[in-house]
Amino acid sequence: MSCLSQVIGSIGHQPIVASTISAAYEQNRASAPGGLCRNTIHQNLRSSRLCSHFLGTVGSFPRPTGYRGKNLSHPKRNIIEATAVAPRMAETKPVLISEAPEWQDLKKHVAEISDAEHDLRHLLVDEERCKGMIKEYDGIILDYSRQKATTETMKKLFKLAEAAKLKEKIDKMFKGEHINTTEDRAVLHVALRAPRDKVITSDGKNVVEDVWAVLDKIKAFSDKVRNGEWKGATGKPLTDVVAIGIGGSFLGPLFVHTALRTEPHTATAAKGRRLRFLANVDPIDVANALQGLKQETTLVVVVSKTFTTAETMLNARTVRTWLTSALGDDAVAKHVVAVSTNLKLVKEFGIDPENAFAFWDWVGGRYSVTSAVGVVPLSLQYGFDNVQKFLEGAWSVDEHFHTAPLEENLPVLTGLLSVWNNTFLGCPARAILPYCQALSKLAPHIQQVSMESNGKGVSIDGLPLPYAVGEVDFGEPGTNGQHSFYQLIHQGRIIPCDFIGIIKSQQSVYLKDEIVSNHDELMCNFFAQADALAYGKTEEEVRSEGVAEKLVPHKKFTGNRPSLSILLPNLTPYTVGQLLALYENRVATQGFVWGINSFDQWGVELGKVLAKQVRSTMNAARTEGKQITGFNYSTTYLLKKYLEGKTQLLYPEPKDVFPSDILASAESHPVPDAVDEPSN
Ligand SMILES: O=P(O)(O)OC[C@H]1O[C@](O)(CO)[C@@H](O)[C@@H]1O
Repeated sequence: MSCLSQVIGSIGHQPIVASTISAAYEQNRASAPGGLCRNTIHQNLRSSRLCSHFLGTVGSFPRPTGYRGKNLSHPKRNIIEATAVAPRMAETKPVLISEAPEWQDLKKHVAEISDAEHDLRHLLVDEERCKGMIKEYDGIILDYSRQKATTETMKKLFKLAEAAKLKEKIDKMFKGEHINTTEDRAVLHVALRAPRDKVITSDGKNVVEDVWAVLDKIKAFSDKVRNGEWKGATGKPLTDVVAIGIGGSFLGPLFVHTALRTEPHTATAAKGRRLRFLANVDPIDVANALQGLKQETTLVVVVSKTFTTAETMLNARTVRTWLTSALGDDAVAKHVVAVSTNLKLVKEFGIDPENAFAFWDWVGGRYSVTSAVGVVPLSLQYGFDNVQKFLEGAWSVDEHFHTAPLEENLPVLTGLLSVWNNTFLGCPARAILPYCQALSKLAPHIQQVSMESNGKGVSIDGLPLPYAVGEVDFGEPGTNGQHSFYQLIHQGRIIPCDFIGIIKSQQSVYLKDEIVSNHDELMCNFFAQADALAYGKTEEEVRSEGVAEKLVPHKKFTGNRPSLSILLPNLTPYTVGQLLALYENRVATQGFVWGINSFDQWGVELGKVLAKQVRSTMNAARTEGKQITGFNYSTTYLLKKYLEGKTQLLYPEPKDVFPSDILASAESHPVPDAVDEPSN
């Protein structure tokens, strides 16, 4: 309760003190599951209408000037005291974008385009329409002609974007305003890839200077490691890197690493080096990540924005034990570096802050791959110059996002179409289907970028949303996906698809007697699938093939299933950066239009808090023989069964933690670099 004795905001010049909201707080506390921390309760409270009233309007319609949303708590910090709130705040009532006439107009429009005349079979006949729906920017081709949309639909979507003040919101993001209001933070991942001479200020400071200071440090460090100047404890060069991190501190770097490891130029740059990722707290993942590695040639990068994430810290302690058990405690200085915003905790962990690479609270975890989070491990593997090209590609799309008109703006177009599909046409999912094996980790990365950003139930003002936001993202590279879940996409649910194709493959195979090259064969499927979904196959067409009548309904394809196609000239560091920024900015567009906060992630907290409760109960049961209490029947039963099955568990020696038969197996069977798959 102590946090409630603080001033937490104001209306006019009147401070809002604890007692103003204590009743609501108590009510939330009473309904919260046992053991919830005050931050979680505070979060519930903040989501209430009462709080949205205090916070003012920042969603679809203007919010009062002078707003400073400092009366906020953060899951990984203490509650921050309020400073000033705009005098006019009490007068401004939050309004949802769904109240706007432009929204209502689009709702009506759904019925207007639901007839057979607006079937994709018909829409695709109109060449003028199709021509207008193919856009190009800096080598990227976007074709959205297979969307269930007419020129009229697009006009209405642009009007909705205006009503939602999309352009202004994008501009505020680039200007470093604190648009992440529930955490009182700027959202400036775009500054991470800005050219050195660009000025982007947040809170009166040019953050680009700070970004480049860290980039210069990463370049110097990665050059030294790569050229062997930086040596391990036994004097050997460090050829292998294990990057420990989870969520945004893992998925983006893994996506980029997977995209670059088969590109000839970057593959050459990585020759003789290995990059592994350790994300899951499952000890099996430790075994995967360390398999075949030797302590004396391994560099560990602990990547955590907060440096408090339970999984990452346990994995970091585990791998530190692996290192020191072979090399002694002093080896940490040469074998462990960190990437974090929390340099204090880095130091407490025993890593010299000199060997730490910083980033800032205005970089969201899932938007952090272009910070040191990605740049450190990727530069170690591929060299800084290649990673710089990746940053340049991302910046190219960022600038386009910031400056291009809505009608030409690829992230805006794709974002608006996702709003259309998801909210208005009622499609709950989106399939991300790259026809490129090197993009096999794109969908897992975008799952976090999109679903952690837009998986929300309230508006940015805390109003419950009466409309659907946030799609379920999933995907696999073509053609693998075709032999897995495409059945559902063709004849089951309507799932808007993103087809991503590459003109010039990273790898070329063309067998003499084949009519097309291997990459051509892959791309034939890329072209065919989009049309198969759009056109389908009528009953008449099925019958005309002589199909038995009873099979006709089974072999019919309804068609009229939306997709969009993205064609990239090649897959290089630059275009990987472009693709990343296209998706990041698309997700932001969706959130801006929906009027939600795409930059916080309160929903991940509850599970973490409950896991903490289980952890202490498990420890007390094991070490003091205490009863399992405080859980429901089901959890108590399962916990008991689990503990009963592990009564022999002891604190083992490092040699037992890292069983030599698993981890050293690669010494007798070395894994060649070329087939050294990423472990995650
Ligand atoms: O980088 P950190 O602080 O270890 O956090 C890892 C991940 O945990 C989350 O906070 C929640 O799962 C993500 O947003 C983040 O990417």
